Amino acid sequence: MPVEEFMAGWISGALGLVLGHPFDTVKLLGFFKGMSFPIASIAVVNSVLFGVYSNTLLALTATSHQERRAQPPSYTHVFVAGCTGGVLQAYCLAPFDLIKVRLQNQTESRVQPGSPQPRYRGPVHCAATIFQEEGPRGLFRGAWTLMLRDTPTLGIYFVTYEGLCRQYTPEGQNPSSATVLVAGGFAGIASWVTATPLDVIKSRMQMDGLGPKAYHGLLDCMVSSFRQEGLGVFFRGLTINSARAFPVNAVTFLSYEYFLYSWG
Ligand SMILES: CN(C)C(=N)NCCC[C@H](N)C(=O)O
Repeated sequence: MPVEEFMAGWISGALGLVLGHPFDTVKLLGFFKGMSFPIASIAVVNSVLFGVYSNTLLALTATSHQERRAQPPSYTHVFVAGCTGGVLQAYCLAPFDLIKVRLQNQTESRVQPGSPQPRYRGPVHCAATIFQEEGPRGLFRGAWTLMLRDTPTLGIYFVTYEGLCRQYTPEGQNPSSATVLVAGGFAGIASWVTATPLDVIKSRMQMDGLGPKAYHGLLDCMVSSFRQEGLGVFFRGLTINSARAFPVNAVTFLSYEYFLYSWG
């Protein structure tokens, strides 16, 4: 199994993350001032995503990354490979994402005056507390919703990227850096626009482990959120997700292509 894609995915995920950090800091009200937790999580997850994507395409089309410009895979293959990467990345992401959501919500409630001391002292303490109080399965709370969110949206992510690259690149050639930046940026936006409704629901399900249960599953969470807050609830965070997605994914794809090209 070729491993360069995993390594390129790891480094490019970390670089994209550095760029997206100001947006994440705004989103999380300054809680994640340190970079080690996001780097440990996003870079690993990105490595799984790109590594699995490329190796699935290799299995489906018998072409390596370098051969795919001359023999481009069909969009169906790109979509299937993206979805496969999405399933596995969601599984790896689940515990990290849960910790992020729990810390984010505790930071929001801390802003109110007179609120009690935070429950979690940081990412490691948060993981240990969830493990003790909710068991190992507690760390995977919301994982199904995460998979539902990431499977089709990662398919859309790679199809958008490939489609835009092919549109603006002469046949058989490598896309220019400008094309990769724009295609990567729009791929990120397309994936977040489609992911945001389930992203909102996923975060609510992940918070549901604390205190009495508010929802009886995914569908119930969707229906009661819609009844209480209207359709707009499914688009909460869309603007900041999209604004963050463009630079993060432009840099992620540019560095990914660059590393594979120079190693290759
Ligand atoms: C759930 N969605 C929409 C995605 N995972 N999209 C792919 C972009 C990944 C990138 N690390 C980012 O955070 O934008």
